Amino acid sequence: MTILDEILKQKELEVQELKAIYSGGHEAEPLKKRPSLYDQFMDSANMNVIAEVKRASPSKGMINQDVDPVAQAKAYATAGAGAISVLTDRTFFKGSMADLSAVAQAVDVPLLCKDFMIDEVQIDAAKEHGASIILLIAAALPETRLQELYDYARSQQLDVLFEVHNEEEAETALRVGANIVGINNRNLKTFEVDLGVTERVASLLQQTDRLLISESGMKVKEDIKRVRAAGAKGILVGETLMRSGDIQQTMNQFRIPFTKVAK
Ligand SMILES: O=P(O)(O)OC[C@@H](O)[C@@H](O)c1c[nH]c2ccccc12
Repeated sequence: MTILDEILKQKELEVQELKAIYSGGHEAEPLKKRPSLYDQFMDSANMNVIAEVKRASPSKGMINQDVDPVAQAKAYATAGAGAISVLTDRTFFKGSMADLSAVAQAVDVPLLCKDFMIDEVQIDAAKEHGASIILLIAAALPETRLQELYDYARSQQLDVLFEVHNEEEAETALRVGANIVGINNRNLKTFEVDLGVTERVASLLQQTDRLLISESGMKVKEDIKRVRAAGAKGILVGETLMRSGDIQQTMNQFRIPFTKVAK
């Protein structure tokens, strides 16, 4: 069984719990209106960063378990992050929906609930905890289900980051009609990281109105130049920012302009 299979099995249990909570009806707090990730990133003169609050991961183990998610998110926003991602999976990434809520109250930028979505009830929960974007992972579900969850999230006025890892999944993204596609350089089954994934997969997804985000494994400015050259308008960075002693400086390094094409 791959780690992705294990995670998805755990999600089935969580969905049962969520459904039990939500079946009784509940009061939701009024939500902040956040700018659209799509509009903001498409218009930008510089590489945009989705900065991730990530305590731990199955591939790296502990990264920063005791991080204060609010302080971290505020530091990201101050440093110029275009959006913030909060890992909410508890079992494998040591995050929580409470982390998401707390961050939602503290910052006004677009906010991604980073989890493994397999059911509408998780999308409801993400929205209720303040997210304006959800993640859908092509490798996690059959295409019919991806389409249903995509359409559901959009009907709830959420942006969807549709994550792909190879050419076949890129074709799925095209059929689903995803306008924001995340190309994950890390294989969720083997954890192998290769920026060449962005280069290969992006070439299938080039279209002026599609927002391409390169995800995972970026450490230095050269990495960002490489994915920029492949057509990424945004990057999703977790570990490097979680370990950075100077978030502002790391962010400045990554927010390279699009106008200078010279490498
Ligand atoms: O910490 P990194 O290598 O910068 O990666 C961030 C992000 O891309 C990664 O956390 C991620 C991408 N897709 C995911 C799906 C589920 C969990 C986590 C992820």
